[in-house]
Amino acid sequence: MQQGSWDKVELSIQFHAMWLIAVLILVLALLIFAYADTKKPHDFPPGPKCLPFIGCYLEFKKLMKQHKFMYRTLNIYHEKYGPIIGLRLGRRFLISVSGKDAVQEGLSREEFDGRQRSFMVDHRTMGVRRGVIFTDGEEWKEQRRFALRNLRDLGLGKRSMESMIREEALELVSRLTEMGKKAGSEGVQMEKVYTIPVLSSLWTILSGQRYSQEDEKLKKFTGLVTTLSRLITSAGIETVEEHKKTKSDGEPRDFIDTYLDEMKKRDGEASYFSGLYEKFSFKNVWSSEGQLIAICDDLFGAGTETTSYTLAFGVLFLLHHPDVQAKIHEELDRVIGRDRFPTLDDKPNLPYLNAVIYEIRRCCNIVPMTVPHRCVRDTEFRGYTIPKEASIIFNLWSLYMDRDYWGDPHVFRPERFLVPDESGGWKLKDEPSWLLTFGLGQRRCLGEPLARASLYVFFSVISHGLRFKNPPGCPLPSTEGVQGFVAGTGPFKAVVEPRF
Ligand code: HEM
Repeated sequence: MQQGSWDKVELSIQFHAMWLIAVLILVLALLIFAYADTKKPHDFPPGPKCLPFIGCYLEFKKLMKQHKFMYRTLNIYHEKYGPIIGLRLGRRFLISVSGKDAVQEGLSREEFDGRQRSFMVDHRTMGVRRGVIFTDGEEWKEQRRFALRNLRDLGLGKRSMESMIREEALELVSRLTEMGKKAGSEGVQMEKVYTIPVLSSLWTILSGQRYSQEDEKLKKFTGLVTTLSRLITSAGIETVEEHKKTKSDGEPRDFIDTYLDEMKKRDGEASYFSGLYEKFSFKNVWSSEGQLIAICDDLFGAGTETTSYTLAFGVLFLLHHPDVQAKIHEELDRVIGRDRFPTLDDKPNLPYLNAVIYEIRRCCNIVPMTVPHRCVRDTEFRGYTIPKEASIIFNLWSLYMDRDYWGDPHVFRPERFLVPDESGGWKLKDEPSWLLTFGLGQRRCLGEPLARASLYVFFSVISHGLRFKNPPGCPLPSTEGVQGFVAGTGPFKAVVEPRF
């Protein structure tokens, strides 16, 4: 072979060797990176092994498919690794906290009060973070304080609120009586019957207007809320517009007026633009109606399904436990009689009914875990390091189902909340801190007073007026929730009879 040809061969070998070395270096770098990617941060809570790049995503997905609910899936890990576990899902860290002490401590830590950003949630407010559930930092603190203070001033947690809820409960008794008559032994479809009345009472508090439960506008809005169309709803925009036309400055009639007054105080009329985007733009929190509508949206979203599904679960448990229903009726007849409906003043005299509400809250498990929190800075927690930006879920279900505390957590037994009193009757125990249905700390439920009043007023009025039975020949409906924004009941029917 000639010298030139040899040179070419040599060059080609050198070229291929260089490529080979580059590929080998790349593969080696990838292997080192992949190996390093299986490591967790120092003092990270225990949890399943990480695969490179995807963490434990595949295993988690498989377990979720098997156990259906996230809290159950996490519980599998808790049984294996203890009360604080750390998972890496893709590039993200997820911490789950279970057990009373750890949950209470975690919920009280200010470092865990953040929220993760979510494209879906931001989308409803045109890509900007607004509202109260999914915001954090100073803006969240200010908006939360404002909402709490003004809702309180407008009646949240006060007597006036009772009459609003009571009106809804009484209308529901009439509607259910009619529906029960029509349906006969076939039974009334129950899982959604509380949604409109609960939404209606919230609507009255926020907007000052009351619609009949048959009103088409209310039904349309209920549809939007229950399908979780978390967009700026046309109903919300319309209502804000109506308020702007009819309000007198400094004389708020409801939450929307109060908010509009505050906006004016902070930012003048500058935001009252004509185009939709500008009108609901989110440059400055107080300079547009966008934040107001996002808060209302949050209150409807967080307040409607939680309360109405707890009440629907109440009916479901009564179908399973006719003896409990009979005891409620006995107490109501003895304490209230049949000439009037119970009121908030009667609450201390109805220990059994209150114990049943506690037990419904414990067993229905509609909010088994808090909304994910976000760790705002690297934090030392119970011997572990929780990295900044990790999501943290507090497993409330672990408290409701603690065998050591409750003894028989899977049994529906309201008597666990009662103690004998001096006169041979029953007295309600103080609400145990194990029943953390409304969360704790700075992120605690903002609507708790309304939720508590709604549960009591609806449950006592409905139980006073009506009796529920399982339709003859039908299997009892499952008490297991159906996964959604909150874990509601599945579809079920009940025969509804007026008691007198
Ligand atoms: C039975 C009914 C209810 C239950 C079980 C419930 C439960 C909860 C829980 C556990 C949290 C805390 C979440 C966390 O730590 O991330 C929460 C937050 C919240 N709840 Fe409720 N809730 C109920 C009713 C309501 C009602 C009626 C309203 C509105 C009027 C409401 C509005 C909110 C809001 C706005 C938050 C977010 C607070 C924040 O992030 O600062 N809830 N709720």
